[in-house]
Amino acid sequence: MIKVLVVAPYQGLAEAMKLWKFEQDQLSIDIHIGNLEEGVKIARNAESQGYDVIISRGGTASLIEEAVGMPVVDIKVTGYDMLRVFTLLKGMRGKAALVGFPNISQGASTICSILDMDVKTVTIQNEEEVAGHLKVLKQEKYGVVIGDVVTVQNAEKVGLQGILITSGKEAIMEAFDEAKRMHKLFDRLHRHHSLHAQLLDTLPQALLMVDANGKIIVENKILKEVLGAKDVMELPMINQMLSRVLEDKRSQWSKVEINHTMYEVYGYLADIKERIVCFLFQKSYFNKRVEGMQVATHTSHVPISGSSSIAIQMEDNLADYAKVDSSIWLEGEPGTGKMTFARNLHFEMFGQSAPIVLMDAEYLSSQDLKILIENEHPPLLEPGTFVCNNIHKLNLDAQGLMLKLLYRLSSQFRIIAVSDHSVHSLLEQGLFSHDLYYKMAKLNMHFLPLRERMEDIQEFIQSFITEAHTKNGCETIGIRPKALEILQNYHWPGNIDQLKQVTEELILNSSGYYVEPSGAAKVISKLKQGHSTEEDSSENLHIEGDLKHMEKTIIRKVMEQEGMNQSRAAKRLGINRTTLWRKLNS
Ligand SMILES: Nc1ncnc2c1ncn2[C@@H]1O[C@H](COP(=O)(O)OP(=O)(O)OP(=O)(O)O)[C@@H](O)[C@H]1O
Repeated sequence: MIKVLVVAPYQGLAEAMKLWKFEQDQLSIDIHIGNLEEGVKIARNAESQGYDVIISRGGTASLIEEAVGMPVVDIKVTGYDMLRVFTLLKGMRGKAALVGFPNISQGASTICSILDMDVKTVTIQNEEEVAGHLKVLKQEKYGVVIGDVVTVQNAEKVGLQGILITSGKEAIMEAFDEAKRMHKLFDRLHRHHSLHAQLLDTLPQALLMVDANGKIIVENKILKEVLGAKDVMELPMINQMLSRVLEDKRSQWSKVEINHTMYEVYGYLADIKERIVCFLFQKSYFNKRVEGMQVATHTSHVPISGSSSIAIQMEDNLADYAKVDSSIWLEGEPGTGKMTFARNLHFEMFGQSAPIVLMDAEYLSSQDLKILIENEHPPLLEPGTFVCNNIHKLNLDAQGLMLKLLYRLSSQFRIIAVSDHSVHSLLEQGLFSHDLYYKMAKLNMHFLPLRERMEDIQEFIQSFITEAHTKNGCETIGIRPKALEILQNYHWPGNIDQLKQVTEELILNSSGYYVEPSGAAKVISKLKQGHSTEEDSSENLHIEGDLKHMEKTIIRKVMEQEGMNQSRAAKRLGINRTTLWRKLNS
């Protein structure tokens, strides 16, 4: 049985429906009287009372439809209803008019012309207009007005005779049939909907779908469990990702901590036309705090400075290697730009839409590797890049474990190994596993020291000056040729990294727009003596900017004074090497 609630805007309709309801075998019908808001009040409780369909008429039906989430059938004004009322009018004296919504007025004018009757038709768009029109009709000496319940009620108030267009048997029967059809359709849709909802609940990931305004369209059971009492739209990361996905029209990756658990979130445009974004949440594989490991959400592209043949070759390699997903081994002295290249390669392949996992083997224990290997979560929702810096520092036991980890990760990650030690000598001495090397070095790239590409120094300095402009708003705009010459004559054991630090120091110490030869000579002579200029003039240490910037300045000075040796720098700073590593990479 289909449970039907009839909300009749006027008594006569209720009576007529009572008359015909017994002919309906599939319907169980309850009838209540209520016009407009009063009718909405009655309808509001219908859903909780187990009704399947509501039947009402005209303005009341429209209001109910807006207020409830269930099917509403509008009893249409039929030609028969019109005919009846116009026939009634024939026996009456005085000028007649019809005031009604378009559904009534359009049909009425057709019937008037067929019957050759002179009835003025006034079309209204909302009920507030009725009173005004009736006053005008009264002034124009009209006597009778035909219309819906609102028209008739208002007619009485201005002293006009109102005739209601009532619904006859045909309209009522049609409404009952429509209720059956609608119920059938809704039932089918409802079954489909609950099937989809069940399906979403069986997904292993938490799922959220939102529109461009951040209105939630779907959230599955797991997401509700993950969030507990939290509102997902209050997570700032979701709103940021939503804008990024809609702007870039590209999938985005991010991570978020919810109730002390780290989740990775993958967001993509599920419906381009409707601008609906879907988010998948998965417990992060890299959730456990593993020493020397970072998962970065945002990598930015560092332009490869230099115009030497080496720099050009590097650019070409970057473009070529981004097209394949083979593992790659980057080797070269410290500070030659290996990690920068690794980050650029990741950016070239994925933009900002995928995670980059940065590991430093120097701080990685066998225990850490075991934690990762035994982690039961699947590694990632999306492909990404796995970079292991200082790979040569793994002992043989850890190398075996790393190989196991890579077997697990390599289907989803681009593997990059970074080393500042010649792996060939380690392989020859039996200190490095051949299996691990071949797993990580399908491609190979050697980074030349800065002293072998001195022609790039000028460009590097210029790019560091530009960077300092953006970061610290410094005034320096260039370097005098003589000063450059002095720098080009130094052998740069710490390579690009050292050049960058020296440039920053020169910028801080220079008072004019250009780095002068005197400043350059001073720095280089100190470097040759094995000191930094800051060492004996600590008052020169320009500690400016926010706390983070000050911290970085201090760390850099200490690193420089300790010949770029991280262990010694960490010891002097009173922090452990992992913390130093994190701070250097933040
Ligand atoms: N081509 C380049 N253009 C501009 N800056 C660069 C370039 N290559 C490296 N740098 C800068 O030089 C510094 C050192 O680079 P990077 O950390 O990539 O070297 P690395 O070889 O990985 O060093 P390490 O072996 O010590 O880890 C970074 O601050 C980086 O921004």
